Amino acid sequence: MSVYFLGGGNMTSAIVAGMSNHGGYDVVVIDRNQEKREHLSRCYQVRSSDKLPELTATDVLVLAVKPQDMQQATTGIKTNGALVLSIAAGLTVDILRQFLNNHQRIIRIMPNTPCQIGLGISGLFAPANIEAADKAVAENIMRTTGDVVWLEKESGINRIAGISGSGPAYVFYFLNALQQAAIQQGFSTDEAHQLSLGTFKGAVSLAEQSGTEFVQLQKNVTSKGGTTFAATSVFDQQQLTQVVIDGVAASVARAEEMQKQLAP
Ligand SMILES: NC(=O)C1=CN([C@@H]2O[C@H](COP(=O)(O)OP(=O)(O)OC[C@H]3O[C@@H](n4cnc5c(N)ncnc54)[C@H](OP(=O)(O)O)[C@@H]3O)[C@@H](O)[C@H]2O)C=CC1
Ligand SMILES: O=C(O)[C@@H]1CCC=N1
Repeated sequence: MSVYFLGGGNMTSAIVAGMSNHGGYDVVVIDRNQEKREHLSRCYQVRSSDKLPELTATDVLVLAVKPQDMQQATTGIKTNGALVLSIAAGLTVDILRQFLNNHQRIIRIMPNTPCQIGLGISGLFAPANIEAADKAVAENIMRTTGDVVWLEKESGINRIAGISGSGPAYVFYFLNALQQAAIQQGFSTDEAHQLSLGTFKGAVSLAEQSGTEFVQLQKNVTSKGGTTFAATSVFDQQQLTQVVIDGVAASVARAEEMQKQLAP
């Protein structure tokens, strides 16, 4: 089976990395940028081209350009019955059908960048007309990159984008904040990097391996009247939980806004 990626940027790179570890797929990346094509071919032994070839009904086409570039990038594409998977935020199946000359065989996917190391989590949505065999193709491709979650409603794609799609950026944001705090406490940049990353790795693995609720794990660190309580009291005063909730809501609202803006 040939899987064509239209757009060879960050997210394609992450998915192709996962796929290349599993084999069995003939992957071709289409990008207008020669450097990106060469990079992907070199790193993951995939074929690349600046032009999408003629598709057939047994091919898979993954739409992976920025939402704002999608209409232009899909202009003139003849899908010839191929299965189309779109990873773009804010572009509904209806919008994509309009871009693709009323093509019906479309599944939406919301992946995240940890797909690069097989630890991605992707939300998938298939409209009612999609057959089980096509859902299996999409799921099998994404399972090469990590876990998958099927979404019953298309609006779930916007909601999962705000959690796991954008989520790695939130984690990197907090890692960077902890690193900055460590530097302020007199550690070198390297030490601060090691301390913040090591703390995250240990805490995430502990949460995973113990299966204990996050709130209980936090309590286990927090001695009465001690240092952790002093820190988390500041987080509470600044309403950090509410800040995260508001950030996720802004992300979901942005996906909904993009849907309105990008509809032709
Ligand atoms: N990054 C992420 O974490 C996630 C991204 N997504 C979705 O994935 C999609 C891609 O995002 P991302 O990989 O970050 O974006 P990038 O900008 O990194 O990659 C898109 C690539 O497509 C190229 N491109 C644009 N138009 C064309 C065209 N007409 N023909 C050929 N190549 C073209 C771009 O070239 P150029 O650089 O010249 O513009 C760029 O190399 C988006 O729709 C986004 O919503 C979904 C989940 C997570
Ligand atoms: O920022 C974005 O719009 C994309 C979608 C989810 C993650 N990155």
